[in-house]
Amino acid sequence: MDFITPKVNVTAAQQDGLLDFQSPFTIGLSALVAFVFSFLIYVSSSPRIHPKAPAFTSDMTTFLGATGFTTRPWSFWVNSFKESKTGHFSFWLGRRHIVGITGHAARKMFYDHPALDFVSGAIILPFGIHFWPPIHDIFKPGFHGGRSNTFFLRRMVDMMKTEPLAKKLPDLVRDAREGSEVLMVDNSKAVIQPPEIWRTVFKQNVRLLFSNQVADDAQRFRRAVSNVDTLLHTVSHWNVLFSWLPAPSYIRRRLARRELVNLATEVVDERLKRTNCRADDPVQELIDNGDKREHIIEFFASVMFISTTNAHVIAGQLLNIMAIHPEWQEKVYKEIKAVGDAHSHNRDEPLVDKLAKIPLEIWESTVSFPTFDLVLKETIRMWTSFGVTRLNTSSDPIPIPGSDQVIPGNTFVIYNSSEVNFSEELYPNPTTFDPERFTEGREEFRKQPYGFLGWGQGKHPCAGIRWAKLQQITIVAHALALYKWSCCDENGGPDPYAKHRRELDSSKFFVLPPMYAKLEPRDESYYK
Ligand code: HEM
Repeated sequence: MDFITPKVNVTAAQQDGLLDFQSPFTIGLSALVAFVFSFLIYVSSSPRIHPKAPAFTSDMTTFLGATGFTTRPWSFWVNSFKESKTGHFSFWLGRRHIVGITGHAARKMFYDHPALDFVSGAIILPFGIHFWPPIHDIFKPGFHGGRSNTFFLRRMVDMMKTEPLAKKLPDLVRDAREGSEVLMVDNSKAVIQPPEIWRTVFKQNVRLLFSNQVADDAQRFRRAVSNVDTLLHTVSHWNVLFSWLPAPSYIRRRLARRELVNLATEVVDERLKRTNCRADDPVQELIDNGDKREHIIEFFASVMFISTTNAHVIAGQLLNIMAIHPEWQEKVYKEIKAVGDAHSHNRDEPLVDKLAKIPLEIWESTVSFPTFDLVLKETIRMWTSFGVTRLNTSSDPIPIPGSDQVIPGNTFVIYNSSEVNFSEELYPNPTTFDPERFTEGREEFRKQPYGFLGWGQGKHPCAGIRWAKLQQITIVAHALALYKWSCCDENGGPDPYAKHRRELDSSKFFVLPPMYAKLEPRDESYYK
């Protein structure tokens, strides 16, 4: 058989086989180059955007978009704001178009507009568990009337009504006490990091909103702690830019989330099988309601994280602040002691024992702990300063008040609450810890609508506020009843640089700056 050999010019390199287009190496290399090239074309070809969307900030990186949005949230915000003619601006996160708004009129619209959804907005945050699309049905409105209109909110709010709270109060108070007791097992461990208290916050949340069978089961509780820890403290910046990218932090978070679902499934299924005896906890309540198994599991897997997110930061910071500001610590301590003494018939018993006798209405009364209330407000003001996100779930553009610009349909919008929380006008000397700014006659934050954002505002204020306040006072009351707190370095020596620092440009919001506190038992005899 004759073959016709094509005439080709063979170079020396080809003869050596270096440019052999058939080799697996060359094919692989070409595929990689083609992939990278197509990827770059893909990410740099911007989708069409609404002509009235705010102009783009220049504080972005080629191909990636606004990396500063999560890695240096406040300076990114300030740069973009300064550059903008209207105060509002656009930016890219990968190929997602995002609108940033500033100023009080736009802020009010942001918090009040019914089409701006809270849960869908959270998918562009670098932490979290369940907000990966598709959004689960339990977070969709229409389940109920009023503000708590989703399955998730309705069920959660029911668990914080007076009856369940009063019934569980003794156990929740015991958690607060044990959580403080373990901070100092003996005098050799007198130096702690205040954020360690987060396990107590979490235990109380598990007890109130899930089950004693997890809170009191050491092995299950450890599992829950470890996975919620991963979700709260593993930050995935890359996924904010490219939601599909399997970055290691993203994989860790997905696995942690799956473990929480497994845990919830185990507990719920055990209960469904058990027909002869009823437990008295939220798992049983949801089963007795006739709620769908899948909804119940999703609820518990999610509520463990959601209830702990802000609460664990605030509890750690409150204790840190108590250590740094002895004058405020003593005022709060006196209040706690006065309330404890008033509810005990035995004036000689330790204050922690007296605290167990305080009824729910006294813990919750605004007149019981007025100084603590000021301290809590000021702590929250400083520590709820971050990028707040929403998604315009309608296809219609939403006009931005005071401008001719819009938030286009199906577009994410962001407001950075540091603009309010650290405003010189609303909070003079905003970096100074000054609870008195909330006393009558001052209250400078009232100069603007929605001048206090510590519990959110408008359509999506904090749904856990009742329990959150009760939780924080029970934890601080026990921490101060047992110990005098002072700040120190990691060896327990004096720390001349100790200062309450809120780093607005931190790339890891829930990973708190290192801080140490020294504990000194208030009542030595109690430890003998
Ligand atoms: C001191 C502790 C807490 C603080 C400072 C706090 C603060 C906030 C803030 C500022 C928002 C609004 C966020 C936004 O506008 O995007 C919010 C929303 C929310 N909080 Fe809290 N929170 C705390 C504790 C809790 C607890 C313990 C729970 C649950 C038991 C909870 C459940 C929620 C829920 C479900 C929402 C969203 C409401 C909705 O979807 O409409 N929070 N919280």
